[in-house]
Amino acid sequence: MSTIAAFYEGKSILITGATGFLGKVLMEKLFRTCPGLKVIYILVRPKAGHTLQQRVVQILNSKLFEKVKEVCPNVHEKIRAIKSDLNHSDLAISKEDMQELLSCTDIIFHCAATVRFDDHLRHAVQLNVIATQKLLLMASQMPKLKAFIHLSTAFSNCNLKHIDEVVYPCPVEPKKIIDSMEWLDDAIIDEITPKLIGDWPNTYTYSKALGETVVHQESGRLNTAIVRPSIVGATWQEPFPGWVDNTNGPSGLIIATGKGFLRGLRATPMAVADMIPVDTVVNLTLAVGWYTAVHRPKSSLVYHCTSGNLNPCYWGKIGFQVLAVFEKVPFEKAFRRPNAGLTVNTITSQYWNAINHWAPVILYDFYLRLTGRKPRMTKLMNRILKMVSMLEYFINRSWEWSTDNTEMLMSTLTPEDQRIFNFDVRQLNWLDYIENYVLGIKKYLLKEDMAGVPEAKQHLKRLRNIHYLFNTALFLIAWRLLIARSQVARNVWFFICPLYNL
Ligand SMILES: CCCCCCCCCCCCCCCCCCCCCCCCCC(=O)SCCNC(=O)CCNC(=O)[C@H](O)C(C)(C)COP(=O)(O)OP(=O)(O)OC[C@H]1O[C@@H](n2cnc3c(N)ncnc32)[C@H](O)[C@@H]1OP(=O)(O)O
Ligand SMILES: NC(=O)C1=CN([C@@H]2O[C@H](COP(=O)(O)OP(=O)(O)OC[C@H]3O[C@@H](n4cnc5c(N)ncnc54)[C@H](OP(=O)(O)O)[C@@H]3O)[C@@H](O)[C@H]2O)C=CC1
Repeated sequence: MSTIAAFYEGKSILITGATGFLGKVLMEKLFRTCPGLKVIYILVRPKAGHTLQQRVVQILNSKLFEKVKEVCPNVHEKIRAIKSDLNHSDLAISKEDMQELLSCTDIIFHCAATVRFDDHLRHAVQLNVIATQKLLLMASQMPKLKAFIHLSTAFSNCNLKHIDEVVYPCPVEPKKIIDSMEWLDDAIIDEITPKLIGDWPNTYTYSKALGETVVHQESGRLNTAIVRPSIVGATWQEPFPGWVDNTNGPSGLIIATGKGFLRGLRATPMAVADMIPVDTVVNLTLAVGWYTAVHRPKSSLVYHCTSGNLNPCYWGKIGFQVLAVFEKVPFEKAFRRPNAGLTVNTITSQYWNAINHWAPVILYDFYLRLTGRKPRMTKLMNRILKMVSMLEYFINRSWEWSTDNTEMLMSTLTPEDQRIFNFDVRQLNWLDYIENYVLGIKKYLLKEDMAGVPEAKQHLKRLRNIHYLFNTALFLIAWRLLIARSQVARNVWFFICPLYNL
């Protein structure tokens, strides 16, 4: 039997962020490979008119959990949803629930976070720092607790080029930032945010760095570990390839390209695309949970879950492969044919924005207005270009992450655990992975049926013909204007087209 699976037998596990992308895959893997676990407590808030129970049912009814229901038919009995809002000062957990959590929890996986790059600093600090601090306080009152595993990001130190598996000191103590958030009003926080975050590109990465410091400060009293994944993408293998359920990171850009909106990116083709499949992150996280609880390392360890130093891939290669998949399996109802390029040149990128991004949507919205419909494309393009501008920082740089702790952990696992909880990215074939990723976006995110592929291809053919027609018309108009104004142009025209004179 797997040592790691055996460790989780009979354990009560607390997961925050279980309704998120990573949290769902973490729960799925736990139930599928460790069906003997006692209970998974998840901290959930009611959202978008859905109660806690409805949210849990939604997760269990998703395709992701199909295999789990075969292996662990009583899975619904093993999930205990606890009402909580991490934005609240006391996490909004009822007294009874708190009592149960304090007395029963064996392991905590803290995944909840705001991952928005443009979040207000107050909110980012509230969720990524203060809530982490509150959870640590809770954890310190849990007599049975064996490990507290904190999900951070490999980009928490993206202001450095080479990043080791250590917690770097923050320029300002988290406590000072937390205190100041209490009495500063939003307008002042807005004003000082650029100064506070310094050379971090956004409030997300900055607040995650602060969050790590808070965890590190507690590491003397608690058995903690930090996992730092890079850009988390769709599943590689488990429970099936290509599963993804949100538009964060590459997924949003892949959709925008496949639907024909995004035609160019300011990106460095030879910059390392440090992506990591979500199931790889989950496997490492579970192995870290086991190792931290059983081996109790003297100091709190940080684990990099990155691909760049072991199996690098580059944005240019990814871009080519994404476009190649669209040739075979296009998305439905594309606005234009998917065709995009990468450039490092700002002027080229601005030209692309004007000609390839804004001009077509403005024209199309004009057409919608003329036909009495509501224009919507300019708004969508605004959103896409905002997303692109937020991601540009990450697609024009390369980082080096050391992975000594992660490799040490891999060598500690039994061959069976290395297979079941595989986080060896050297085995990843990037071209296959990207193909499955794009297909996964089509199937699980856009909910498009593969039976619609012939029609989607037909639609692209029509778009190509419209494109040719449009270009020909444009050329003829330009040429007509030119020969009306220029003698040289008229001479060329008479020379190549003598019949015109008859
Ligand atoms: C050589 C030549 C080759 C040529 C070929 C070239 C080919 C080219 C091929 C191209 C592909 C290959 C390159 C890939 C590069 C990827 C780079 C990734 C880097 C990632 C680095 C990450 C590092 C750190 C990792 C981490 O550590 S953390 C995780 C990362 N965190 C994030 O990625 C959050 C980012 N995002 C936000 O920060 C917010 O999103 C914000 C942006 C502010 C907007 O914000 P806002 O405008 O308010 O809009 P939303 O609220 O987001 O959206 C409102 C509503 O629109 C929905 N919608 C949003 N988009 C889309 C969309 N496209 N399509 C459909 N719907 C969408 C959304 O579902 C929501 O719907 P609803 O829920 O309301 O129903
Ligand atoms: N995705 C990525 O590319 C990467 C992610 N990470 C880290 O991994 C972790 C998980 O990220 P990911 O799954 O992608 O993020 P998601 O945005 O998909 O999930 C975030 C989770 O946090 C929960 N949450 C947010 N606010 C609150 C709140 N106030 N109270 C209770 N729960 C809340 C969300 O709940 P709800 O459903 O109610 O909104 C959701 O379950 C994060 O710590 C992130 O920093 C690190 C590197 C890359």
